[in-house]
Amino acid sequence: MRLPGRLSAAIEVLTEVDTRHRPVSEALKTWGIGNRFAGASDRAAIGNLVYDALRRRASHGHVMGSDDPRALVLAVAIRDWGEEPEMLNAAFAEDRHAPEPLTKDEIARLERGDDSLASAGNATRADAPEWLESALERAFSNEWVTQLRAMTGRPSLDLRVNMLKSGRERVMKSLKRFEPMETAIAPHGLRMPAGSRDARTPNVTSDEGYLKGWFEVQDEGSQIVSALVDATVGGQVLDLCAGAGGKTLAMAAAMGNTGQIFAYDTDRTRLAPIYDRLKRNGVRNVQVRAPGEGALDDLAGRMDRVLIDAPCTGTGTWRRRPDTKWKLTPELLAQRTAEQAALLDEAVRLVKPGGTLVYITCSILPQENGDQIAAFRIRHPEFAVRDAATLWGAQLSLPLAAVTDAEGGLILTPLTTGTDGFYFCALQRKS
Ligand SMILES: C[S@@+](CC[C@H](N)C(=O)[O-])C[C@H]1O[C@@H](n2cnc3c(N)ncnc32)[C@H](O)[C@@H]1O
Repeated sequence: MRLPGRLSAAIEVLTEVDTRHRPVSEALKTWGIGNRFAGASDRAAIGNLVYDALRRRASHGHVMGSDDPRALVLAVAIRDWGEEPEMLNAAFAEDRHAPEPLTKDEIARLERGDDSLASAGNATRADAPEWLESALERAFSNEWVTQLRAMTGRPSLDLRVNMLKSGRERVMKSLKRFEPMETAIAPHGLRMPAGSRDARTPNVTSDEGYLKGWFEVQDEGSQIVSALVDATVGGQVLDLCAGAGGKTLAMAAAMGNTGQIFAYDTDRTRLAPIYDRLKRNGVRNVQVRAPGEGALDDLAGRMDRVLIDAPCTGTGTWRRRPDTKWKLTPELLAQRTAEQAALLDEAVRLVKPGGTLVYITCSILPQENGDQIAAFRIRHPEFAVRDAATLWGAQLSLPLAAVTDAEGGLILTPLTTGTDGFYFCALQRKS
């Protein structure tokens, strides 16, 4: 397929997403099944167009005077991919799969481009939902538009080298064809920066090294917060929201397979992949606790660390899942914050005196982060916030790169740490 056909396909997929409210990944998959002639590069290019359109839906929509699928995809082609309107129209004329030619109005709007954004509101320029403006301003003060704009780019592909089975040098060598580089902050990470236009994301999970457990795919931000849990050699750790075990695996490696990690989650389906992952990674210090009444009772008052990697709105991962940015509602946010408060209270009985409760989200919203910590500390004055800069200094060689909030938590973002958005706060139980 040439670019015109790919643009038509992206318009088709976006229409499906908009009208049938389907998740993007599903709509792309369905399109691929229905159009078997399209190769892997076509599917990757179409996916890039669709995701790029959603990342900058508000600003592209403002420039075009419409955020319908055609307007968005044309805006991506010209404003993000650097195509010229006249050249595009010439290519359209020669391709029977092309969209309708660009109209005079569309060309004029695209030529005005960024100039027309000067009259747009902050939320539009930030490509963020308007109803979250005050929350985002509270999180990042007058830097919030810049912070959010940095969340409209494509994310890199990051790996964590599994030190139980391999080393950075070895993995770098095995993945040389993808030109990985060392991550700037996480000590065992590798990064493959995002490409532009129709670049394909490297398929690392079919690599021999992956199958042998030498590395896992994990955003550098997730690696950083896992390291900050400070899961020390020989300790007793409960990963209360383990899911598929991304952070469990990182902590198991940091502990060098010593001590004991208990991995728990209320959702069996989310927990299911952890068994294979533990095996592939050569992890021997993790006990998976299947959900059920009283499943954690014997751990009460015994844990050195309890990690709550809380269910959240995922606003920190908007680069990867830009459709969720526009689907988030106040009701969903309220539901998540209620779950988070309940989890924090539930964790208390499990932490031993002197032990640490670690609260992590992949959200940048204060309602899910500092507000939760402030309210928790009122309910549980026996907990004190551990100094994040000290934890950072002990685990990571670079000076503190993340933003701190009023509660003493850390906020990681694409702009400040070059990672997904994360929140981290460690609270020590005094008695
Ligand atoms: C952010 S995800 C965890 C991701 C995982 N820790 C990782 O690093 O791959 C949050 C998880 O919390 C789980 N969860 C939600 N409510 C819970 C509860 N009350 N107790 C335990 N787990 C819960 C969800 O099923 C989900 O798997």
